[in-house]
Amino acid sequence: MVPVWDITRTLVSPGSPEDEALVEAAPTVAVRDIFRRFWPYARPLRWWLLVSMVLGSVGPALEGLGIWLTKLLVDNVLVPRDFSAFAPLAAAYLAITLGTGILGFVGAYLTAWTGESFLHRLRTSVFAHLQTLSIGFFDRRRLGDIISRLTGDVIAIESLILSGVAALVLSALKIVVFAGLLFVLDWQLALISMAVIPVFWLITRIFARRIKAASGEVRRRSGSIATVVEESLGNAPLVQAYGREQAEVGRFTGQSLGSVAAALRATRIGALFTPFVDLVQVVGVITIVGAGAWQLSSGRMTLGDLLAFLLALSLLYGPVSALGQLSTVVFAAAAGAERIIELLDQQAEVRAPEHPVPLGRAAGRIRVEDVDFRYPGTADDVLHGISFSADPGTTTALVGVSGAGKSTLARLLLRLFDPTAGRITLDGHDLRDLDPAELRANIAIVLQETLLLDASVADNIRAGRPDATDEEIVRAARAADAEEFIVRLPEGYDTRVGQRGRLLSGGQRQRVAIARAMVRDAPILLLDEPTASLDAQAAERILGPMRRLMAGRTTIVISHDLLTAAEADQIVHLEHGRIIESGSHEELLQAGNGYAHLYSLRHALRRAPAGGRHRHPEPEPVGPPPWADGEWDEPFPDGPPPWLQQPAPVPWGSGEEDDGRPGPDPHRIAPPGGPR
Ligand SMILES: Nc1ncnc2c1ncn2[C@@H]1O[C@H](COP(=O)(O)OP(=O)(O)OP(=O)(O)O)[C@@H](O)[C@H]1O
Repeated sequence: MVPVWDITRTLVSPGSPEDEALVEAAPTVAVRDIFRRFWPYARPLRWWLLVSMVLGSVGPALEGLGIWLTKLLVDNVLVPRDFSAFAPLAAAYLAITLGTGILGFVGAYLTAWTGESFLHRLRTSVFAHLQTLSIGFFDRRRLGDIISRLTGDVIAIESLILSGVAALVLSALKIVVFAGLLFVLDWQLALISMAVIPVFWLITRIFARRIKAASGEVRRRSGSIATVVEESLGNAPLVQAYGREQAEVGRFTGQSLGSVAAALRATRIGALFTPFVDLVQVVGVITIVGAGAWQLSSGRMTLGDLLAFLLALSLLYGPVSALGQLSTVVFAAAAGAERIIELLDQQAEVRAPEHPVPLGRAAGRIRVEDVDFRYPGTADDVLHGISFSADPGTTTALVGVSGAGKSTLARLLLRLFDPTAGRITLDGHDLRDLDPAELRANIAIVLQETLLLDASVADNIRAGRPDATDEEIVRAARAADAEEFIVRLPEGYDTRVGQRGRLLSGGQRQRVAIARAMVRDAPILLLDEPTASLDAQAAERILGPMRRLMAGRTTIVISHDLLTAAEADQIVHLEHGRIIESGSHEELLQAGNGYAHLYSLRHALRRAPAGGRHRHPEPEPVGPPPWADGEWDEPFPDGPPPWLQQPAPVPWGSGEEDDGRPGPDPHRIAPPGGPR
């Protein structure tokens, strides 16, 4: 015997979610809870929803009227060959067609409007929620999947909450009306026809879970595809440099095939559901016809009664079937909703206190007190008992080999994470008692990998302080030694820098970042290996601007380059997340421990003699090295570049700033948001 049950079970299997998709499945949520969760987004639109439902039901009514007019045309015009009734009937036809068209237009527009408004509210609220989450969340999650949820899964919720509700209400209304009619016609037969309802319910229940699981898999696969796209295209230079194009295509193909399989599985389950529902429906009708024929033969019912009953029954099963179909849509959409709920349920690990201590402009006294730290979701501490303090206006260098915990400490200072034990204070206040926004307003950062937006140079500098004037931006650019290259750009300050600033060189990006930090004018400065991605010459060039930026601020500088660290007031040497020594450059050299060893190693490398291993040794710097003398920061033998001169006030728009240079006015800065 053919194992029908086994085949059916295989066909409706939702698949195993633990295979090789790149993103995890979201936890299951009941449809009732999904409604409760998302209805508030639809509540302000409820009256419009009602109007579109009314319009939706008027359309079929008008169509019914059209059918009735056809009957009148046949009975009153065609059969009696009486032309006098034709004109009013034709006018009624036209009116109905016009009415259907207008209502159809209004209904379609209204449905789209309510749907899009709902989507807009939901999407922006999910995005706003993402903005509140801590960095730890973004460290753990794959960006492609988040994008897929924000763009794809929110649409699924719309079909659940708006279209789903509308279809549900309409079908339920029809069921109540037609079921009532059945009871009026013959209550006994009506009771028999109701017997199929539990079977409908049972089938829906059996399928619902599978449809939801299969649809969840479809959504998860969509997240995996987006993840591969984001990771692969985001790292295009790496992919091409290492010839990984085919491997990446292979990775994408794997996820795409996974998506195809998941979609086919979901379709299979959905498509099996309909024949099951039809089968139950036919069994119901046959039972009624049998029971009706029996009543007819025993004279308890007329033929007219039976026909009317069957007609009303066919009207009832229509919406019942529609409700069944709707459940497949609802459960498919529920899978998307679960993925959004999972995002919305994420709580920021770093939260503002209910009553933050007002900070204003901080003096910049930092104390790190016995701090331990472990990244969320990991097993080991990466910082152990870290303590040091930094007084206002001083420079502290954090040094140590890669992985020692320097950047982690910087992240704690920015309060992107909270210490697992111990505390960090600013001007005597625990960072956890401050409003993170107010704390960060007191800190300017320059990182190893400069973060630039795809906006104009001016807007990127202005990101440091949105209310900075054009003059302040130019001043900052000059002080950061950036003006020289900015004015040579095709549109000067209005030149867009491309995604992540890729149209600028590494050194240029760093100088824009320094200008941004200058414009922020914060009392605390956090420099995370700002010269690490630059070659020796570019690194030398930004030392001068950097010193100007550091002057008078509490600076925490993370540096592999011990020559930069040597200028600091104190050096904190980390190893495996512990401070192994700290003190001034001279103290640490005298102590003759790890730092002294590392320094002599670097120093020796730096002064590698000609004729050594390198055929073209790095030339000795002209004059004393920059780290040896605070006065000396001039790498240009041909006289000081413009950024060393006091910036002369530039009368905006006067044209004086043009200096006779060809091309567009490079000093002119378009307002934020686009060129003037
Ligand atoms: N987001 C993270 N989640 C989990 N562990 C992390 C995370 N970031 C860093 N770590 C771990 O914390 C430790 C310290 O890393 P950190 O980046 O602070 O070192 P670092 O001294 O700044 O290194 P480098 O000089 O190479 O930048 C490392 O062992 C690293 O693996």
